Amino acid sequence: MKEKAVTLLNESKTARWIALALISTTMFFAYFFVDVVAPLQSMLETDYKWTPEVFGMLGGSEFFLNVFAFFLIFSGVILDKMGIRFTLITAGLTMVIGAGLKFYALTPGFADTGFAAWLGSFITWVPASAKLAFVGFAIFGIGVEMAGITVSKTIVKWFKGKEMALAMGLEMAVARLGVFAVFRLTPIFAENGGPSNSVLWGLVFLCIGFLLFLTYTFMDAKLDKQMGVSKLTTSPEDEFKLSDLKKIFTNPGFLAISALCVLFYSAIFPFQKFATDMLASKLNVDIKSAAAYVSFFPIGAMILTPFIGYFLDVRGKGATMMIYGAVLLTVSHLIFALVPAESFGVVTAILTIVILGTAFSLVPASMWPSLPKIVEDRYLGSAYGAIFWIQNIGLLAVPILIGWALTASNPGVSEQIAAGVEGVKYNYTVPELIFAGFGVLAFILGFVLKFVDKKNGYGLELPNKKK
Ligand SMILES: C[C@H](N)C(=O)N[C@@H](CCCCN)C(=O)O
Repeated sequence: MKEKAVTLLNESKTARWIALALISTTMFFAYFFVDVVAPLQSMLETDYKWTPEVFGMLGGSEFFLNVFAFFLIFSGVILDKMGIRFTLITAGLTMVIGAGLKFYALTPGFADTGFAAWLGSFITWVPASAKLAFVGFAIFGIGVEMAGITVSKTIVKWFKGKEMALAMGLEMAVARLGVFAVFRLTPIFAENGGPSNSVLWGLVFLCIGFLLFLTYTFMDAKLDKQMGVSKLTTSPEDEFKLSDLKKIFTNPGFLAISALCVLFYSAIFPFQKFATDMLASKLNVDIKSAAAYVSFFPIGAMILTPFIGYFLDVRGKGATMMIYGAVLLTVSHLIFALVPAESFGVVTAILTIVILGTAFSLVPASMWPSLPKIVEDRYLGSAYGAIFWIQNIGLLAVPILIGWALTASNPGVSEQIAAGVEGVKYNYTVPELIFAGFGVLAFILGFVLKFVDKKNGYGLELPNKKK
């Protein structure tokens, strides 16, 4: 008897783009929540007595448990051991719980409790609301990074051999749109109810995101059923083993791409936190205008990333793209560092942001689809977890390094600003040179990656799409 051939769900274009839309929309909400209070620094200072230092610590708390308690390594192992559905639901719930705690920290209901009084009784320069918000944001951080690695593995599952880089590029583009949206919407929400209202909206969005993840799991279950994936059909050699972690950390391709990743992202995300103040001081404009220029950055990356992804699918050249990205990263930071303020106008600022935005498209678009070519599928989740963990160390440490470099290279400036002296500004030359230094190292690492690719035949320069 002739066996009926089953058309897998991921062979259907409609099904795989629907799967992508479901998980990407959740990442939109997740990235929205990451920066939900970013534009509200002054409101938090007035309403909740959060100093700029306290505000800065909030950013670091997102990575704290992932880095120091190795949660990102655990998340990768959980993903490989328990599968995509379990990990997506866990990540979604963790984000909602963490966000809920952060919202509660900003409500009068918490401020009136004995718990708040106790939290406020030690390290008194950090208000109780901030302490609880740190805990909430650290829990959210576990969820959002877990979601990030699971979404990457999910895209590989549906798109490998097809439009993989385009799909990853589109997912990142949707996430970047979340960053843009937060800068537009959060101030409006805060005008009608303060920062807690913005966080509440972020929480509501995350609940919707959780439901989208849940909806996706039905598609995932159907695909697994068609593929015949079950505990019975997975042979022991296909299963993830803890010893695979050693394979990941001794894989030369993984080490090269992780080093490139931490260097590249250390010159991107921490820069984003300082960019508004840097441009305001260099262009001698107010914070609002400077923020408007900076908002071109995620939007530029959002528009370009899918196109670069498409190019990588049909033409390849992933490792070369990462080298070009590192060059543009270095050039843009050198312009910020070395062009004197007198010759640095709005046009130069926007052009430089566009160059940086292009780098921010080239490297992520080629880096994330490269990992499945370097490591085996059965420990791909752990590899994504490990690379995120290494990257998170940089994202935690570099803002502290930059803050220290800024203070050290501008003696007396913070004291004058605190004393309310008008017209005093920081000079960002040293921090910008540090960012440019990361770019140079990333450029060198790009060549190392190209060399190990040639030696080990990973195929990083080959197209993703099978003809
Ligand atoms: C911050 C986070 N760990 C990260 O690296 N995000 C990347 C995207 C990673 C791939 C997501 N599926 C980014 O460029 O935003």
